[in-house]
Amino acid sequence: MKLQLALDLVDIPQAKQVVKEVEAYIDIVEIGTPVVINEGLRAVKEIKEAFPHLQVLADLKVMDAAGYEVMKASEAGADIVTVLGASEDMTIKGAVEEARRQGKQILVDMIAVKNLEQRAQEVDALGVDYICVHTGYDLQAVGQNSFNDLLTIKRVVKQAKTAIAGGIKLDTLPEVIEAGPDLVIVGGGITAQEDKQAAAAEMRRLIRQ
Ligand SMILES: O=C([C@H](O)CO)[C@H](O)[C@H](O)COP(=O)(O)O
Repeated sequence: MKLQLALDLVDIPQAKQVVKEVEAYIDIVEIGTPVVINEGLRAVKEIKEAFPHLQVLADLKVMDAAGYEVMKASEAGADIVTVLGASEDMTIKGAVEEARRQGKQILVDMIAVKNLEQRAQEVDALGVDYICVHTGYDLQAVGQNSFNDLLTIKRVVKQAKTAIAGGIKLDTLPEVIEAGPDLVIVGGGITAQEDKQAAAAEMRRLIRQ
C-alpha cells in the first residue's frame, strides 16, 4: 500500500518545504489541482527536479483532450496524471495511449460519478492504472467520505489498482487500511497538522503494520 501526499494549498517554495519534511514517509507527491491552477506545470517540474526519487502525480483532473494534456504533464516530469471517470471513454482511452507512449501512468478520479459500480468496471476495462474513489472538499464539508465507495471498487475492479482520497486523517486511516486500497491519498491529514512529519510518520507506520 502506497502513501501519496496531496499538496493543494501551497505555492512552490512551500510545497518543497513540506515535501522535505515528510519525504521519508511518502511514496508519491501530488501536485494538487489548485497548485496547478496557480503555478502551472512548472510546479510539477520543480518538485520532480527537487525530489527525483519520489513519484510525482499531476492532479489535472483531465476531462477532454487528454492525449495533449497527459503529454504536457509528462514532459513536465509527472509520473502519474489524473483523468476524470465522468469523462468520455474516448478521453480516457486517449489518456492511456499517451501515458503508454510516455511510460507514465493514469489515475482515474471517480469524483462525482453517480453509478460507481458500473463506471468503475467500464473504466477498468479501458486499461487505466489506478481507479480512485474521492470525496472532494465540497462534499467533505457536509460530512461525506468515500469509505463505502472503496469497498465497492475493491469488489468490482479486476485489473487496475485501487485508491482513495478525500479527508483521510490519522483517526480514519485504520478503517481505510482495513479495506486494503493500493494507494491512500492524504492532503490536510498531513499538511494541516502542526507536526507534519509526525503525522506522516505515524501514517506510514500504520500502513506498514
Ligand atoms: O483532489 C483533491 C481536491 O479535489 C482538491 O484539489 C485533494 O487533493 C484530495 O481531496 C486530498 O486532499 P484532502 O481531502 O485534504 O486529504
